[in-house]
Amino acid sequence: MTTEINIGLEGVLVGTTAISNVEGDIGRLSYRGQSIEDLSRQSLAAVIALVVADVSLDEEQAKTLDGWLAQESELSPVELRVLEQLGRQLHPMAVLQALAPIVDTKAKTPLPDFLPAQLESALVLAAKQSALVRVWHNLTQFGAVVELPAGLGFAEKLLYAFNRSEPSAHAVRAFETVQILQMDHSFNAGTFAGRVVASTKAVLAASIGGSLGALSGPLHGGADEAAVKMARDIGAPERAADWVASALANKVKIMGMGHREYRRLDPRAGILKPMARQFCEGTQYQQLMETLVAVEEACQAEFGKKGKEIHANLEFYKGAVYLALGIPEQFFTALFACSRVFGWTAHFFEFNQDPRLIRPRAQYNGK
Ligand SMILES: CC(=O)SCCNC(=O)CCNC(=O)[C@H](O)C(C)(C)COP(=O)(O)OP(=O)(O)OC[C@H]1O[C@@H](n2cnc3c(N)ncnc32)[C@H](O)[C@@H]1OP(=O)(O)O
Ligand SMILES: O=C([O-])CC(=O)C(=O)O
Repeated sequence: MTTEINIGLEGVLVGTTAISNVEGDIGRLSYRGQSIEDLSRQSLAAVIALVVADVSLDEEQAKTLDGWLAQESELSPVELRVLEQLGRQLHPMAVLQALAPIVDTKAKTPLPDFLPAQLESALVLAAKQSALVRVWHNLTQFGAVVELPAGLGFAEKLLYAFNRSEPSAHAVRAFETVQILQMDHSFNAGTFAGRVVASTKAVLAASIGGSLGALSGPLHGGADEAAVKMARDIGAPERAADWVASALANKVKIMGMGHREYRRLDPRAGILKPMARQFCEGTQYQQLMETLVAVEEACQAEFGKKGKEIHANLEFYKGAVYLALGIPEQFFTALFACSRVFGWTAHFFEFNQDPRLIRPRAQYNGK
C-alpha cells in the first residue's frame, strides 16, 4: 500500500484504453490510431462510428448513420413537456444533467446493421443530447421550437435550429470539425467520472449523468464559455497584456490556457486557431478573436519570464468558431457534451469488458 497522497492523480495510471491516445509530451492526439488532423477532415458520423465501435465506414454508410442519428435526435412529446416546464434561467448543462438519465432510449428505427445492435439504445441516448440542447436553445432564445425541414443531417439540424435558417455547407463542415476535435480525450475528468459510475454496475445513462456534471466545471468543459466571457471582459487586444499580468499576479487562472497532459501546443488548438481567424474575420467577433490572440501572447510572455511554457487548449479558440456559427456562449459546454457523449459511451463499453469497482482510499485526518 502506498502512503503518498496524490489528490489530482497526476500521472497515475488507472487503466488502459484503446479509444484515444493523448501524447502530451509531443502534442499529439489520435482516436483509434488515426491522427486528429486526419480525423478532422472526415465526416462526423464516420468519426462517431470509429470512436464508439471501432468501425470504419464508407461514404454511403456514413451518410446512412448521419441520417439515423438525425432522426433519433428528436424529443418525445413528454420530454418536450418536461423542458417546457423548466425555469428558462437554467443553464443548458443543468438541463442536460437533469434530463440525460431519464430520456426514452427506444429507437424509432433499427440501428444500421454495420454497427453492433447492442449499441442501438446507447446511440439514441447520445443523439438525444443534441435534441435536448437544440430544444432548450429554441425555448430560451426564441420562445418556441423551430420547425425543421425534413432530411437535415445530424449536425445540420442543430445549426439550422440555432440560426432559424439553412446553414451553408461550409458552416456545417466547420461545426462537424469542432465536434470531432472534442469527441474523446482519454481519462479526462468527465470520462473518468463516467468510468467511476460505470464501475458500480450502474447503467449507461447514470454514467453519462456523472460525466456531464464533471464536464460542466470551468477547469474542464466549462472553460469554453469562460474563455469567451474573459475576452469580452477584457474588451480589446490592447488591454490584454495588463489584464493577464494582473490576473497572474492575483493567481487567477486564464481560461482556455494550460493543460494537465499537454506540454506542447494542444493539437486541437492548432486546428481551431486558423479556423477561428477565418470565421471571425470581418464579423462582429473579429475584435474578440484579436483579444484572444493577444491574451495567448501575453500569457506566453508572462510564463516565459519565469522560464515556463503555457499553451492554449481546446477551449481557447473554440468559442470564437462557435460564436461565428451563431451559437451563444451559454450553449458551448452543452454542445461539447453533445460530442463527448460518444466518447463517454465508448468508455462505458470498454470499461465493462474488464470491470472493477473504483474505490480509492483516504488518509483519515479528523478527530
Ligand atoms: C477540455 C478541457 O478540460 S481542457 C482544460 C480546460 N480548463 C481550462 O482552460 C482552465 C484553465 N487552466 C487550468 O486551470 C489548468 O491549466 C488545468 C486545470 C487545465 C490543468 O492544470 P494542472 O495540471 O492542474 O496544473 P496546475 O493548475 O497545477 O498548473 C501548473 C502551474 O501552471 C499555472 N497555470 C496552469 N494553467 C494556468 C492558467 N490557465 N492560468 C494561469 N496559470 C496557470 C498554475 O498556476 C501553476 O503554477 P505554479 O506552479 O506557479 O503554482
Ligand atoms: O484531458 C483533459 O484533461 C481535458 C479534456 O477533456 C480535453 O482536453 O479534451
